[in-house]
Amino acid sequence: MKTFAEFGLEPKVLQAITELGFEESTPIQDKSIPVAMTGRDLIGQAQTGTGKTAAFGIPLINKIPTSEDRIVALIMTPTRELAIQVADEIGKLTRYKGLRSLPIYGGQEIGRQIRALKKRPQIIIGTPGRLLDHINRKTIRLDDVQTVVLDEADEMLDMGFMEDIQSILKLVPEERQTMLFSATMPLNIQKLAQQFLKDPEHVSVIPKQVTAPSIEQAYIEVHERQKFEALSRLLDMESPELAIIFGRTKRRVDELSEALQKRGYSADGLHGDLSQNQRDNVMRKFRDGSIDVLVATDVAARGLDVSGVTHVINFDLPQDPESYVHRIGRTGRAGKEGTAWSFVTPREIDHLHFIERITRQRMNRKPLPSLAEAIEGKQRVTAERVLEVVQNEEFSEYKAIAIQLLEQYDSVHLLAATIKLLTGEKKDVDIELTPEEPLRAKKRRPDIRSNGRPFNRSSSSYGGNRSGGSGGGGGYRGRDDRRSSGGGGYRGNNSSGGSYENRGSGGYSKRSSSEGRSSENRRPRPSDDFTNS
Ligand SMILES: Nc1ncnc2c1ncn2[C@@H]1O[C@H](COP(=O)(O)OP(=O)(O)OP(=O)(O)O)[C@@H](O)[C@H]1O
Ligand SMILES: [Mg+2]
Repeated sequence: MKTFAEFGLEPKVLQAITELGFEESTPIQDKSIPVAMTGRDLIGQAQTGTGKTAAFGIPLINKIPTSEDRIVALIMTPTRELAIQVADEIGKLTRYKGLRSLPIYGGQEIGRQIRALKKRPQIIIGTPGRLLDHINRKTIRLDDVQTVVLDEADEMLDMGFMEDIQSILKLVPEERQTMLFSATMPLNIQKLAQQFLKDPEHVSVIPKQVTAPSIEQAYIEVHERQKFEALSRLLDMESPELAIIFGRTKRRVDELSEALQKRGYSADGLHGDLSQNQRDNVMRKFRDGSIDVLVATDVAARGLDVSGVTHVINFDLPQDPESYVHRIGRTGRAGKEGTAWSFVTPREIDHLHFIERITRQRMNRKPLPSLAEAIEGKQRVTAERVLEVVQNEEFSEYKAIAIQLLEQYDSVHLLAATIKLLTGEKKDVDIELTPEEPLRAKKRRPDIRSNGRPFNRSSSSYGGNRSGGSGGGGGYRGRDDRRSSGGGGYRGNNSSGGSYENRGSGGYSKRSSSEGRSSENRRPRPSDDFTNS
């Protein structure tokens, strides 16, 4: 691990990094930044939450001269939320250098984006559909782009963006630097990389398991109809600081977030059918803590970085192991602890084992939390709240009544009654969710993992297997950098139908974007009912 000063970055970039509180580089940054600074193409792979954004963001920002007034860097992300988040981080990194960066994504009023483009940003962070829309309108020109980054490239392909990405990349000058980053590297990336990257350096930090070791993983076997009860008990027992609950479909997310609200939890839902305003609102509330449970489809599975997410709950198991890795990677980020729970119906046990095999990580089987555990959990939280007031707040105005009450009643009685009152009974409302079909177990496609190794190699210029991360430091615990064939390159066959928002089936894509519908001359995507980007 290095300090950032050792990379020979511009002082203003360094200053911004310091301000962000980054003390040491993470292993993927350690390896990527020097390579990227030489201008070489790069394929970067590292676990979720290990700082890939800065790994490409820092060298990208470093090389752009402040005097530049053309679009010289383009970052593509699969979802709108991710575009906003990456733009935010890039914005922070360029604070002192004073570069201009702009997120460009579907759902936002295009006129507003056009006005912002007139301020001549040097860095554009966008989702492919809307980018193409601007390109067609000639409001964005890519003739001067020198650096392209594909973040979560595999996801963009799964979402049906292959053609869009190809069209975009063909418009970027050949003499450019292209960087591709992801936590997992399935094979379809290979095709894209071969087509668009020149002699890329593979930079990977892949431990034996693809999931971060800071995430504790558990599952509970439940029947479909018990799931909601299990969830509310689990939430009560664990009392997460912030939790993300993944549901399989948009309907599921709607029903579940509504049900949680009815039961008194501070929850809201996020999926691709909501308006961009609604999506932004929900994310803002979740980021600032005014809701503490985010219920989402896989639209929130990728790349999202919200600090304080202590729990990820798979209310429905994800379709494939890759999605599992990304979902649970929303917790346990930047070396913090996190817990991931998955609900598994009896018929899905095989599917769970399949996920375990591919991720090379066992999940601990846990019993359904009992009512007693749930109540105890809630009481504990209330007691903590009371103690917090005792220790940190002024309450002398309440003392007179306390003394009065204590003259008549026993203190234990009084306190117990107060805690009962504060804990609040769960509102007794009937909850009924539309059941989801169980996922069927899948066979692993043998060609994928056995051959899917090229992206897992450490780059030869680093001596092949140089360890950059074992032990971890600076808040990044227990990462590991062994070369492994188990890092990625998997993709489950998709056997289930239904209106999944999240996964394309096998090779074809079910996901697409509704952005850019306004542009007449675009071909419709395979399915237009997804609005992820
Ligand atoms: N060197 C560093 N030191 C401390 N924190 C860091 C460092 N680099 C990045 N971070 C923080 O770590 C968090 C995760 O970073 P980031 O979102 O880039 O992860 P990622 O590897 O892209 O994850 P994912 O695979 O989920 O997209 C962010 O909050 C980021 O600010
Ligand atoms: Mg990321």
